[in-house]
Amino acid sequence: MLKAAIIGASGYTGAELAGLILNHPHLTLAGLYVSNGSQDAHKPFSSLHPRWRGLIELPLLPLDGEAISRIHTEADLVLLATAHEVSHDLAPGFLAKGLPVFDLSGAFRVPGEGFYDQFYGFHHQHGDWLAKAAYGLAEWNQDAIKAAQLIAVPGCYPTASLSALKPLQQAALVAEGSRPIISAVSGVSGAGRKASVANSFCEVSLKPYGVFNHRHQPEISHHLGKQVVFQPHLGNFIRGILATVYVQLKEGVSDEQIAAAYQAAYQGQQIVRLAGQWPQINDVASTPFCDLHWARDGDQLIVVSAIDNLLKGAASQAIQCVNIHQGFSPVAGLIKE
Ligand SMILES: NC(=O)C1=CN([C@@H]2O[C@H](COP(=O)(O)OP(=O)(O)OC[C@H]3O[C@@H](n4cnc5c(N)ncnc54)[C@H](OP(=O)(O)O)[C@@H]3O)[C@@H](O)[C@H]2O)C=CC1
Ligand SMILES: CC(=O)N[C@@H](CCC(=O)OP(=O)(O)O)C(=O)O
Repeated sequence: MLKAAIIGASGYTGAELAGLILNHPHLTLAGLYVSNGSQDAHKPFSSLHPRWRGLIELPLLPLDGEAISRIHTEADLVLLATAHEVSHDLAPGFLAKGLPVFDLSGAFRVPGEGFYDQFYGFHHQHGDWLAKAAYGLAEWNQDAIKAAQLIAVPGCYPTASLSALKPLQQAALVAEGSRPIISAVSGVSGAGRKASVANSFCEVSLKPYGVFNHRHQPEISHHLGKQVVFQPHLGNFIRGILATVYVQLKEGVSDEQIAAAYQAAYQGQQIVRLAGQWPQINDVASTPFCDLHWARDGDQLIVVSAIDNLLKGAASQAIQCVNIHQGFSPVAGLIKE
């Protein structure tokens, strides 16, 4: 069994990681951590997340110097379920000790001068690790994930969007000069566990945000190799993302070519499912799956992609990455084999 330390374990994605590791055949928990000074330090994990009462009875430990030394000596790998700047600051220390790091934040996803200043509001100090990190889009980047010590697990919207678009881009079916348009709705857990008025029960409706300036637009464009238009919306449900993607096809592209592109990408993959009907959030919420379906009218294609933002959009994709990195079955601990 490999021992995994989770940092940010009281948060939504950290808690999902703990639950997945509990049921994983090759992983065990090396410790659950929150910030040094967290108001939740020393509380039992299950008092914050009673879903796991009687199942995960570990305390949330403050990440002080002693805890960091303990992780260095006792853990086999580190999962960072922390905010971007926290991951940016923490990852290099663990990497220097030789530990593999799987970061759920955006801190190491997109190389490029000035990118973090512009889209994340901080200056990136670890360009060497940024350049060496593998982008953890599990179905697409297996060799890099296997080889890298630092895996940057993609954002939730990029996972839904890239899963829909990459087969078309790889098969060169998208019209030159066009920009695919992604209109996506996320549940409120996408914003994390911290309370804010905008995310409170009485305030949440269905509304757009981040118009033309969301950081996932450049993340999607960079990893697709093509510019996209991306528009997120906040919906009044807890978990899940539904992304509707509008694509202008090259002239003369046939239905068979589209079907072949998706088959070539996902045949034999168990997590991304070619659904055969329009996906809905209820079909993927609390599961590791990404469901896809498409239809076309002339040169206009619509693809719909549905995931659970906390799982395929974060924690279960991180476990896919651990599995690939360690040479386990890519779906170990996620799907009964
Ligand atoms: N929610 C989602 O759907 C997705 C989230 N992500 C990314 O995953 C990361 C985690 O997100 P999410 O789980 O939603 O966030 P939450 O806000 O729910 O949880 C953040 C966690 O980090 C802990 N934390 C904060 N500061 C520190 C610190 N300095 N050292 C150690 N732990 C710290 C918090 O505990 P405390 O403050 O008490 O210390 C808490 O446990 C973020 O980078 C997010 O962008 C990615 C994809 C999807
Ligand atoms: C509903 C909501 O607020 N969603 C988050 C996306 C969460 C995510 O994917 O996290 P990363 O920042 O790690 O990419 C947002 O739009 O910022």
